[in-house]
Amino acid sequence: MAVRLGILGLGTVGTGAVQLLQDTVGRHPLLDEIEIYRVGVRSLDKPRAVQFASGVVTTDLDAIVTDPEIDIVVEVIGGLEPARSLMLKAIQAGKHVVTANKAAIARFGDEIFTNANLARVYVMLEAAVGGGIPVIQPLKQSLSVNRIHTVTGIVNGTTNYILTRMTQEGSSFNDVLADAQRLGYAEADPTADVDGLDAADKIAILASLAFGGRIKLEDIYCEGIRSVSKTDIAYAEKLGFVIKLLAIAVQTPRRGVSTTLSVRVHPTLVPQTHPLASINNVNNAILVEGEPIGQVMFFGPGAGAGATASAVVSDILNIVAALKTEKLSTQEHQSKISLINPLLACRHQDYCQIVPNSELVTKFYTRFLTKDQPGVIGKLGTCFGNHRVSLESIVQTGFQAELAEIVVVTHDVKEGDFRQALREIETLAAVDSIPSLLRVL
Ligand SMILES: NC(=O)C1=CN([C@@H]2O[C@H](COP(=O)(O)OP(=O)(O)OC[C@H]3O[C@@H](n4cnc5c(N)ncnc54)[C@H](OP(=O)(O)O)[C@@H]3O)[C@@H](O)[C@H]2O)C=CC1
Ligand SMILES: N[C@@H](CC=O)C(=O)O
Ligand code: NA
Repeated sequence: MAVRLGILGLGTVGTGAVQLLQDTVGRHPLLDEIEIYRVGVRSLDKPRAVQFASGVVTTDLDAIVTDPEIDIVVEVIGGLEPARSLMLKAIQAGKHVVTANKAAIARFGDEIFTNANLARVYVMLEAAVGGGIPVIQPLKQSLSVNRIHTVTGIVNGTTNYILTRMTQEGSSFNDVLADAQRLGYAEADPTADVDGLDAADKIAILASLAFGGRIKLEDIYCEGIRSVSKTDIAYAEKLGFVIKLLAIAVQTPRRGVSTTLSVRVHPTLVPQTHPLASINNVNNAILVEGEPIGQVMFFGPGAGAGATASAVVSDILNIVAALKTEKLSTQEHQSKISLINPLLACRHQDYCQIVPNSELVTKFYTRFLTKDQPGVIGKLGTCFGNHRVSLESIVQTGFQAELAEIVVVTHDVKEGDFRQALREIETLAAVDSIPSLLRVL
């Protein structure tokens, strides 16, 4: 008997998943044991790229998640509500869930996974981070014996696409954003992409899997790419860097506290020789560092219909395989399984402790506009020295109107010390403004 799907949503990802499920030749044979039983949408009148038998498509999503004929609910409507309630109803009705919804999982993961574990159903989310790149399952399974200490990722396809085109073509931010929307990379509201919120949701999920505890979104420092200017992209290049929106989760030793993490999202100057520097366009990459494995990097398309569908359907297949194994052992048809496979499930209960950004140790790039007077560079150096900020380089790079442009790159410094130095610098009569401040990897 086929395993029956109720798919919620037939947009970019839903359509990609259906296309894959309707074209199974040359793919895994288990795909032929899956039936698309119901598809839930908002509007029945929209033209669709895929066809179904009559009665399959409906606007009654509640009926799908409670339908006793359905084994697996695939949530690809996105957003917080009704996605959260529909996933919870499906779980309560004993259905397994596959979702691409990082926003809902990052906020309601606690509630969703607790309910799923009680109901003995799986909630699978490979598509939620890195689109088509397998990264969730490797963290749950293949890397789970490692002690992971750092996860650094380019995890938002839209912003990586925008920054790549701004860097390579000097294109304007708004033109490139419109292209990312047209190509189906951006969220329904692209603010989540551009302001780093989507990347924050994703690093919360990755950090939770890598470090074995839940993460509160409000503990994540989050800065998007709106402030990244063509000027800084050009200076970064001259200094041997590229600017990328990085999501970083790193274990930080802290006196008296066993394990603390720094979890943050911000535009970052990445050395041109670093493996993440060459990740361009809609591609994502996640660099995982741990013991004993060392460094592992996952790379591939982070958004788009086909890539994301690959992850969604592979999650469906994992559940189908688990159901089939269970059926073979019990010889009876049931969608509910008696034992949860701990390498497929999410099991975390406790929250990780996150360090405030003031304690973060990192390098900074800062651009100053100052009066063109002798001794300004010396004054900046003195202020930094007063606050224990040691400098890697300080150069006058040119002029903007009457003002001199000075670019500073620090060594590793405590962010709190660096901010204090900037406050002192702002009081200097020779300093006009500080147009940019970016962290350096
Ligand atoms: N696009 C991408 O590349 C990726 C997306 N994701 C995630 O996948 C999910 C889906 O994204 P995407 O496919 O791009 O989104 P789209 O906006 O393209 O599609 C959303 C679909 O859900 C339906 N829908 C939305 N709200 C409701 C509702 N209240 N009731 C019924 N149907 C509803 C829409 O119906 P209708 O068609 O009738 O309007 C549409 O079919 C999101 O969580 C997103 O973050 C994850 C990785 C990559
Ligand atoms: N909007 C997201 C889609 C995938 O998660 C992105 O651009 O990465
Ligand atoms: Na993925």
